[in-house]
Amino acid sequence: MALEDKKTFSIIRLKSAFKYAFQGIKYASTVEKNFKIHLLCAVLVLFVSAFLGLQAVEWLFIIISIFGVMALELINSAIERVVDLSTTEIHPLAKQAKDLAAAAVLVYAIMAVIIGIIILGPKLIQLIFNH
Ligand SMILES: Nc1ncnc2c1ncn2[C@@H]1O[C@H](COP(=O)(O)OP(=O)(O)OP(=O)(O)O)[C@@H](O)[C@H]1O
Repeated sequence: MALEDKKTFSIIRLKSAFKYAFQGIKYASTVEKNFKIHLLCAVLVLFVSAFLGLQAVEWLFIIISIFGVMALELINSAIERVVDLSTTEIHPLAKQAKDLAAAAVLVYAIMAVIIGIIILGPKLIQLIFNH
């Protein structure tokens, strides 16, 4: 294969990869209840953060928290589907796989809430009590 063909080929593959990834996001944001809740919380936190005015490092923590929770939620949904595809039977390993994936989201979400409280908490308290 010529270099030009290889380049075109990889650009097409990259485009397809993006297309499928966006299909996944579209699917999750229309079908997955938990992902919709995370999305709503993310928008809310972004609005509150913008309103309160954060420093660059604070924005970094907020953005890492938001995108981390959503990425883990997407992986959790993918694992749920793979498990359901692998067995329709009740199986302890199926339960462990789903519960462990859900636990990963929970652990990260707890961290995100703690970060939110540390960064937004004092600013919100100041806003409420200085008025
Ligand atoms: N094949 C299975 N064998 C054993 N336990 C399972 C199986 N499928 C699901 N479970 C368990 O049943 C409970 C509910 O699982 P379910 O697949 O409905 O997901 P969920 O946690 O309700 O998530 P969601 O509502 O996001 O789909 C979980 O504790 C899960 O581990």
